[in-house]
Amino acid sequence: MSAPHDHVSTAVSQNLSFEALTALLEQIFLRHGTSADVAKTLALNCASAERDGAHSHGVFRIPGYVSTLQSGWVNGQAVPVVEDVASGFVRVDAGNGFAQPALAAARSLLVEKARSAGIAVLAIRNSHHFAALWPDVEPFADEGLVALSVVNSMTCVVPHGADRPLFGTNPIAFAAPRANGDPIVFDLATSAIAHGDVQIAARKGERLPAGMGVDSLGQPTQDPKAILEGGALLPFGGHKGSALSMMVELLAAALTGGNFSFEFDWSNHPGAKTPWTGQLLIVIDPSKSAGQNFAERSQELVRQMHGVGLKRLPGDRRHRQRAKAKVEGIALDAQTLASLRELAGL
Ligand SMILES: NC(=O)C1=CN([C@@H]2O[C@H](COP(=O)(O)OP(=O)(O)OC[C@H]3O[C@@H](n4cnc5c(N)ncnc54)[C@H](OP(=O)(O)O)[C@@H]3O)[C@@H](O)[C@H]2O)C=CC1
Ligand SMILES: O=C(O)C1=NCCCC1
Repeated sequence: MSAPHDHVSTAVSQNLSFEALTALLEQIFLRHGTSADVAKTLALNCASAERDGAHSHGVFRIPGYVSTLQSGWVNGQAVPVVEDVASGFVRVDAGNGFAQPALAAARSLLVEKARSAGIAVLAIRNSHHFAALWPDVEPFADEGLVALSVVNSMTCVVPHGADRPLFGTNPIAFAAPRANGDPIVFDLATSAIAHGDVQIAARKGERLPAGMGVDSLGQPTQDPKAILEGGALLPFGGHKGSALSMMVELLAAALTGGNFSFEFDWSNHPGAKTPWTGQLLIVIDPSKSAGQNFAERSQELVRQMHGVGLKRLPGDRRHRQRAKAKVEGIALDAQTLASLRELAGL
């Protein structure tokens, strides 16, 4: 059976409402052994990514989730254990489950602490993150809070100045409230390109822009297959992205008690796809700061950015896609939809 989005041509597509796609994905997760709570959380996350046009972490990931669950690499029934360790610090042992249910379990305590102390940290360990990171931070900004999150992944990025991969693609996501507008959100891999986008390019037979990765001999290549088959990715921005990636390893793994990207061994679980690492979230209540209204200040910054000619803010593309999906539904080609239905047992 082919994977969702594992197609080159865009055959006839069908539009699904967000609710219908979420329900279909929930059924897939349930059928492959997750608890009802986990299925709901992951389905919402994955459908949100597809709706917002974040294709590298939308339904494209479903076969990876399924093979991971089937291999026994991740516990789809895990019940996260939340530990209230200090006035501004919450720890969660995800129990070898997915990171998003662990975040959901700790969320209300985290917000309560951020509102009372002004800042709170959530350290998730023993967890698997296979998704886009912006869904983890954006809801905090919707509640007037500032949020920053990092997660590490699997070894596939050569640190700047090194000759072999060590870091993961290690994304950083940030969200801040804004008066009279969508929150300011960015979410970026610290590699020159996300691993998911390399896989998608390889399937489509497309070449990558220069500077994304190297082949198995360490030579620059624009061939995504050469990167995937023994090659590696490069950090974005040379030593700067490399330093940020190192920071993500420290915050998401060393600080949480999770695995570094290079530390886990999934060789006993053929089919396992999800990195078994850690995630850190920092939430700040801006009402505790210097007295000026933070959301108004954000809006002023955006106004000035537009004033100097900026047309696109990070997040604008997603919000445009979201608005379009609300009217038209989420377009899935026939082959993708058929494979999702098959995975759901329909
Ligand atoms: N779970 C994991 O371990 C990992 C997950 N990922 C995920 O992969 C996804 C893709 O990452 P990546 O490829 O780096 O993301 P992109 O390079 O596509 O985008 C990075 C950010 O920059 C914004 N942006 C892009 N182009 C412009 C532009 N021209 N002007 C202004 N803003 C712009 C995007 O906004 P917009 O979204 O609106 O385009 C986004 O916020 C992320 O969601 C990330 O979390 C990556 C690595 C590992
Ligand atoms: O696209 C990426 O890079 C990753 N996404 C999900 C987790 C592994 C890395």
